[in-house]
Formats: sequence, structure tokens, C-alpha cells
Amino acid sequence: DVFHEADQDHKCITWAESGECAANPGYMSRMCAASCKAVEGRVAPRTDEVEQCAGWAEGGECTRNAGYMLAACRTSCERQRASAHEALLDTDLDCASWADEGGCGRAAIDVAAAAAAASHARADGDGGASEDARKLQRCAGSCAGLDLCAAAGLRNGTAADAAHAAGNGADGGGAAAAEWRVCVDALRCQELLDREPSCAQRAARGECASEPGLLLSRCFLSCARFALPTILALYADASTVHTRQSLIDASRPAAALAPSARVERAPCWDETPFAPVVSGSTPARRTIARALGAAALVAICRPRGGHGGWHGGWANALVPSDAGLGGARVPPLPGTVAGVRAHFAALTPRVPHDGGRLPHDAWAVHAAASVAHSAAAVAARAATPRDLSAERVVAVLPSGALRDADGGDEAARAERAASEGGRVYRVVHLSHSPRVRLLHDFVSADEAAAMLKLAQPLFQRSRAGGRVETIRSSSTAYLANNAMGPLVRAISARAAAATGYAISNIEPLQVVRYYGGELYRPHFDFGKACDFLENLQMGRRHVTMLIYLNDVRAPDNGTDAPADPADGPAAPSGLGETIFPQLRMHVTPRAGTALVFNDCLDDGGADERTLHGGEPPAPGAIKYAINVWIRAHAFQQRAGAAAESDADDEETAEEARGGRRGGGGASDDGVRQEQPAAAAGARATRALPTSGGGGAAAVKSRWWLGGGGGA
Ligand SMILES: O=C(O)CCC(=O)C(=O)O
Ligand SMILES: [Fe+2]
Repeated sequence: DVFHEADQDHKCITWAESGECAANPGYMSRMCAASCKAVEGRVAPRTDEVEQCAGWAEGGECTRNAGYMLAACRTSCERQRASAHEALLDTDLDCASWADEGGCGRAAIDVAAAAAAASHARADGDGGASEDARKLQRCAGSCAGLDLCAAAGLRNGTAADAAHAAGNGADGGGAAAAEWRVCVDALRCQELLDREPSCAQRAARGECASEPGLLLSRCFLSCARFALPTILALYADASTVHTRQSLIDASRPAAALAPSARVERAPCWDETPFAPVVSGSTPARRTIARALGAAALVAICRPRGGHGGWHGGWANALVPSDAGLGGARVPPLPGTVAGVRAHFAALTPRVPHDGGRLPHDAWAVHAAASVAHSAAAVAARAATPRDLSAERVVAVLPSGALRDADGGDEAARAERAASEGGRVYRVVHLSHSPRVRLLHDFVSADEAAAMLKLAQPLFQRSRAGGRVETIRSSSTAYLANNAMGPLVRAISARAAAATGYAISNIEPLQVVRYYGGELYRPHFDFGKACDFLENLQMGRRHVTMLIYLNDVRAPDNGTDAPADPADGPAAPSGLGETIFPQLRMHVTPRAGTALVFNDCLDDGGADERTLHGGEPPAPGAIKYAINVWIRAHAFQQRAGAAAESDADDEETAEEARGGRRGGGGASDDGVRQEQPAAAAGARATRALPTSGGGGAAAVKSRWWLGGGGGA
């Protein structure tokens, strides 16, 4: 299980080494499983993982997932480094966090001082070199990354700067900090190394933009030196939401809301470990707050204990710029963002602290992380049902229009929609943040039966990350839209209408079949921002829809009543539920119902609260569902590739040409097909800034930034 072994934060290894795995097992096992295993020496990689080591190493996992790779794939990492033409490498595990905390800068000063001292008194030896200065040699990769970003004119902004800016309603600090973060993270996607001597020349000629498939995998170091804007544009694009219309507002005519009206609502699941951000300063959050005359917009989740009451109430709280809470509805809170944050921090247990993030606990604060203009934000607030159990009835018409269908009785509504070729379904909001909904009656019994008939001859072992993995033991039938006719098209169109995405963004539908005992372990569906090629081709997954096609038969042996979620994970019920471990939520399959959730935050970042999996049906039972995944951009299938079944061969062939990395460590599932090189180039030309400004000439402040033979 690749995903389970992955760290979610590059500071994991530092935390793990300082004993946090034992001190904070909940948080650490969720965020830092790899590093905890590595530190505890418990990694015993399975054979199939070891076989994938080379691909993972090539794909940058030695940097991104140092904790796991050190334990499981050390040889591959070392081999790749040894064969590089030129490389700037980290050899310590904690380089990224050391660099983030200012180590490179301190070391540079030390080096300069030592050099000055040495020129005066050569007898000093290396007595003048501090630990930081020695560390610099072992963290060349991380330090070079920071220098490249600085040389491109970006400013190092810290979490503290961002909090300060938020508190003052200032705009600059947060945006600069975010740009800096994008740059640093993007350069950590892969190791800074060139595999060939020609890399510098080719990168300087602009091939990182015109031929990203080849150059980014072979020549990441030279691309970072000569085409940093290309890398940043690819990375930033993957972290941007391109469609604003939200399912949460599906009960309103789409036109009632401005395109930018998608608002991330307050978190409502109590004890949701959603890493709330209070101090983080996004322009959107400040825009909303300012439009409402406040210094900050936060939301308070309050749990209600007791059986059946484990989703709490919530309220928005506007923190006014002057002291006190003014008209805010939530009593006694300090009047500043910093005060609110301190207040809640004091209520939380000790966990590894990550910038402005607070751990979840009985109380939590969450700034409204939204992309919205003020008027639209207000409209969306009004449009969003506050009652989690509220149901809306929506008619989706063949034109893609959505219509409030609340009036009249159910039969009349259905008939009216059907007469126009549409369908009426009921929307139940399970969670506002992240958005998780059920769309009851999304497909009819006849449609479900017809889909199963189409799928039956096509089942083959499901894949995850483009290959067979033990984390996913089901079977999948790939249904190509064009080959499958009107039913598949109709369901795709309905999914597009319901989510507000273009039908072209929907991946070809897949029917998934779980026999008794088969499962899909918890994973994420969004791809990684570092998957440059896949993101260039079609973007990350933004929305997951799972349309259940049957009711899973309950096990005969009469299992216990569902446990109180507060008791922690229960044994599988045998009902094939879809579980959300972080939301403590499980959804029981029901024929015709679609489960829908947004994989990404409104600012485009991956939403880790969407961790989810499919529990196994009981022995003898079967679960069928349709996988509908919706991409940020139009889905593109490699020319001539009929179905997923080809993907592995293609990947291997492509890897051999150096066009694509292994994809190991991938947390997503499903289709990973290749783009035609020409299409990638064309899109890159259209969408990306060319290398240049702030580029090669500027990037020469330190020895490792020299342009080789390329300039
Ligand atoms: O089968 C389920 O309940 C979950 C399926 C899933 O997560 C997926 O296919 O990505
Ligand atoms: Fe999934």
C-alpha cells in the first residue's frame, strides 16, 4: 500500500526522530506513517514495493518521501544519484525542514565568515566551520531550491508574516508567502539532478517548456535553473480550481450565483481533524472579511457528545477589527485573529505544529478558506442549507440546467423532469467542509441494470496509480464514452450537470465490482501537484462521484448495531460501506444513490480530509458502483489507447524513453494514460510562460546555481 506509507508533510521525519510518533500517535500515524515506520525500524517492504523502487526513485520520491524511501528503497535512491550527470542532493533526511527554518542562510554566513577567517589565519583549519556550515554540504538540494526561488525574485515569507498580515488586514505578506511556498514545494517535486550532459543546453534552448515530458524527467536541475517559470506554472496550475460552480448550490439555478461564488463552508463535523487555519492569510478570506466589515472570518465547530449527536453545530464568527466581538454570534472570544488562535491553541493537545495550523480537538477554528468575491460570498451563504439533514430536490435537464424541483408532489416532479428527458434526484448534504453529498435516485433501477449488463464482460482487476496494487482488490470494467452509447453518455452528462464541470472533464466511466472480502483501502483521489505530466495533460481530480448500483446484502450472521463513531474505527460491517476515516463518516451503498465529494479545497489545494476507502462486502455478497472522476481540465486519452488495460505497457515503454516517471507513491487511482508529445507541447506553449524573466542570468548567486554549459 503505497499511500499508507507516504508522509503527508516533509517535516515528518524530523518529528518522528524527536519522538512524536509515540507522543502523538493519532496525528503522526495519519500524517507521517512512513517516517514513523522508518524511525521505528519496522519497515519490511513487500516484494512488489521493492520492484517499484527504481520507478519511485526516478519519480522524485527519494526527496518527497524520504522517510519511506530511506527504509525501503535506499539502493535505488543511491543508484540514481550515482548515475546522475550533475546533481544537487540532500543527504540528510531533515534537510527540507532545516532549510525552511533558515539553516541555509545561517550556514552561508558561517561559510563566508570561515572563509574570511581562513584568509587571515590559515592555521585555523576547519575549526571555523560550524555545524550549520557542514550541514550546508549535506543539504545542497534544499538550499539550492531556496536560492533558485530567491534568485527568481520571490520573497521568503514565513507563517508568522502571513499571520501578521492577516491580523492587519494587509495583503502583501500572505500572497508573497504563498508564492514562495509554491516555488519551494515545486522544486522539491523531484531531485535536482540532470541525467545527461546535454541537459543544460536543452533547457537553455527552451525545451523544458516545449518538451516537458522529456526534459522534466531527465533534466530537472537544468529546468530549475533555466526554466523555473515553466515548473512553477505547471505546479501552480495543479493547485488551482478552474470551475467555481458548486454542487452545494445545486438547488439554485446556476445563474443565480456568480461564477466565483463557490464558498468553502464552515466545517461541521466535530472532531474532524481538519487542520484549521486561523492565521493563514489568503486574499479571498480577507476580501470576504473586509466586505463584511471584519478583520477575519472564522467558523466555530462545537461537538455535541452523545450517541447520534456526533456532528456538531457550527456558527460563523466575524472577528471585528476593533477589540471585542461586536455583532458576532459566538460569545467570548478574543478580538483579534492572534487572540482567537491562541485561545484555541490552548485548548488543543500538543501535536507537531505546522506553521499556522492548529490540530483539531473538541473545539476548532477554521477560517473560511474560500475563493469568492464579497457579494457572491454573501449570496452563497444565503443559499447554503445550514441544516445538515436538509434535503433539496433537484431536476437536472438534458441541457445541463439544474432546477429547483421542490414544488408539487414527488411523482409530478419526476414526471415533469422525465418529460424533458431529465431526472429528479434528492440532495442530502452530509458535510459542508469538505463537501460530501448523497444524490438519491441519481440513476434508475433500469439504468443500473443496463450499466451492469454493459460492464459484465469487461471486468478485469482494478488498478491504483496505473497498476495492480494490493490496496485495491476489486475488478473494474472500463467504459469508453464513445464506444458505449447513449446510457453512458447520459450518466456522464448528468454527473457534469450536477457538479458544474464540463462533460469533457469527466474520465471515462468505470464500473467497479467488489466480491466478498475485496476492498479499496483508504486513499486519496486527487493526484499530486508534482505529477507534472498528468497535470499538464488533464489536471488533477477535483470531484469524485461513486454511484452505487445495488444494495449490498447484509451478512447473515447478524452483526452488531453500528458502533458509536466516537469509539473509533469499528470492524467492517460487511455492507461494503464507503468510509471517510478522518471525517468519521461511513456511507452505506444504496442502489441508485450517488456519493459525491470535492477532492480539493476551493483554493485548489488537495483536501486531505477526503481520505476514503471502500470496505469489503461480506463473503458471498457483491457491491457494484460506477466510478466517476472529474478532472480540472478536459480528460485526454492517449491517441490509440482504447482502455486502461494498455496503460501499464505504455507507461513502461514511455519510461524507457524517459518520458515519464514511475508513478510510484501515487495516491490516486485509475487512469494514467500518456499524452501524445505533440499535445503536451502545444498545451505547454499555450498555457505556460516561457523561461526567461528572472531566469538564467539572475540565477547565479551561489556556486551551485551556475548554469553549466548552457548559458
Ligand atoms: O468503493 C468504495 O466505496 C470507494 C471507491 C473509491 O474510493 C474509488 O474507487 O476511488
Ligand atoms: Fe477513491
